[in-house]
Amino acid sequence: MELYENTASGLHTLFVEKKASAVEIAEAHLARIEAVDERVGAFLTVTKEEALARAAEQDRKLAAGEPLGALSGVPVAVKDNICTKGVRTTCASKMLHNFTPPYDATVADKLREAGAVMVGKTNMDEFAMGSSCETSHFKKTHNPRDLECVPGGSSGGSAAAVAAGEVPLALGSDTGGSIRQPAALCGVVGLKPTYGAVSRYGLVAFASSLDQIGPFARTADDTALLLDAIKGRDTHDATSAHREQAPVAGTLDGNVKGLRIGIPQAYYGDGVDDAVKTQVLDTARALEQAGAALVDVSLSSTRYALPTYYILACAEASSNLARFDGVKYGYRTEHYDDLLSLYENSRSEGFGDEVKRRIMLGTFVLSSGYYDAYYHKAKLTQNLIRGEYDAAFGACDVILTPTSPVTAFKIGERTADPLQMYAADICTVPVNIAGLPAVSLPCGEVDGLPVGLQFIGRKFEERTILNAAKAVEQICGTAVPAAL
Ligand SMILES: NC(=O)C[C@H](N)C(=O)O
Repeated sequence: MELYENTASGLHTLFVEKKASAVEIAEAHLARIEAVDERVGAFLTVTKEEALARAAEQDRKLAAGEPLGALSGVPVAVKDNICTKGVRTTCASKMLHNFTPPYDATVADKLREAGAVMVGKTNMDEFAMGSSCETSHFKKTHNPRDLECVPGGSSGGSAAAVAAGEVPLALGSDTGGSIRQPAALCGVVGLKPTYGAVSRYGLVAFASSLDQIGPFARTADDTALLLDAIKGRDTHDATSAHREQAPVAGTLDGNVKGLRIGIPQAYYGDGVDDAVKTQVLDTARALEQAGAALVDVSLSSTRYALPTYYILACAEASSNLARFDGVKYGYRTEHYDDLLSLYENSRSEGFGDEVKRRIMLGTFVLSSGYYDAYYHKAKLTQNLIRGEYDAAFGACDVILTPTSPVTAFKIGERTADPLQMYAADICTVPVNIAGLPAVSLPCGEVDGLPVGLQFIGRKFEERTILNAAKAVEQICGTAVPAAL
C-alpha cells in the first residue's frame, strides 16, 4: 500500500511508531499532488516548503520525546476562504487574488497545535457561492471519480483532494451544503458541525448566521479526529458555543441497535433521482437489519427551505461583501476618477457573475418596502423549519436523507441556469437554516458515480451521526482514493 492510501489515523500511527517520518509522509502526498493535480485541479496553492518545514518540526519533536498532537505528521488541505498567515487566501475570487492574511484563522491555529502538516489551499466556488466549483475565478476542479464531472461545491477542491488521495483530511466550510454536497459527489465523508461548535474566526464570511467550518475525510473515524482537533469555544467568535464538547474520536463502534432513524418523505420527493433514492433507502433497510428502527417523520416545510436559504444567505452576503471596496485590501481598479467610481469599478471588475447576482438579490430583499415581504418572511419560515426538526427529534434520534438529489453532473451542464444549480442544495440547506449537525458519506454507486447519504442530528450530537455513519461504512465499505 502506498503511503497516500492510508487514513489519517493510519498515518499518525506510522509516524508515532517511527515506521514513516513526517517528512516522508509529506513528501508522499506532495508527490501524489504533483502526479494528479494537473488533472484534478483541487489546489490553488501548494505550500511545499512550509509543509516540509512543519513535517521536519514534527520529526524533531518525536525524536526529542516532546508531546505530540493528535494529528502529528498528518497532511491536511485547507479551503481557500480560511485565513492562513503568510499564505495567499483568495476565496477563489479576483477580488482577493493578492490577499495574504497577516493572521491565522482559529482552525488553522488549531491544526498547527495538533501537529497537522498543511500542504496547501483548495479551490472553491467564488466566495463559497455555488454547488459545482465552476464559479472559481482561477480554474475548474474535476471530480476524481470521473474527471468530466464537477466535484460539487463550494468546497469542491477540498472534497476532490481527499477523494484523489492528495490528502487524507481537509477543511471546508458549509453555508448551505458546501461540505456535504461535494463530499457526496466525490464519494468521501464530509461533516457540517452544529452552528457554533467550530470557531468561524478567520473564515471569510459569506452568510454569518449559517456558515460553519468542518472536516472532510475518507472514514468516519478520521472525520471525528479532525472535528475534535478544530472544535471548541473561541472568544474571538461571538457565536462560538459556551459548552464543553466531549471528544468523539475513538468512541465510534457503529452499533445502531435501538437507534431510531427518521425517514422524512419530503426529502424523497420530486427532483430526487430515483436511483439515488433507491440506494439510500436500501441502505436504510440494511441499517434496520443491523438493529435500527425506521420511523416516518414529517418535515413538510422543507418545500420552503430553498427560497428561505437564498433570501437569508444573499441578504447576509450583500452586507458581508460590502467590505470589498478596493480601498483597504484586495483588487483595486485602475480606472477611477473619484471615490464612487473606485468603489463601482473595483467591485464590478473584482466580483464574478454569481457573486454579483447574490449581492443584488440580497440588497433587494433588504431594501425598504421589500424587507417585510422577503427577509422578514424568510426569518419566520426559518422558525417553522426549526420547529419541525425539534418535533421530528421527539420521535427519532437521527434523520436519514439523500445528500444531493443527483450524482455528479458534467462540467458545464448547469452553469447556464442558476436555479437548476440552486436546486442541488435542496437536501442540505434546511440543516443550516436549523443550525443542526449533519454528515454525508458514500453509500454505493449509480452508473459508476458515488451516491451520498446524509444523517442529520440534534444540536451537538455529532457523535450520534458519526456513529451511524460508521454503521453505514460497515455495510457499504469505506472510501478509498480514486485510481488516477
Ligand atoms: N455555500 C454553500 O454552502 C453552497 C451553496 N450551494 C451556495 O451556493 O450557497
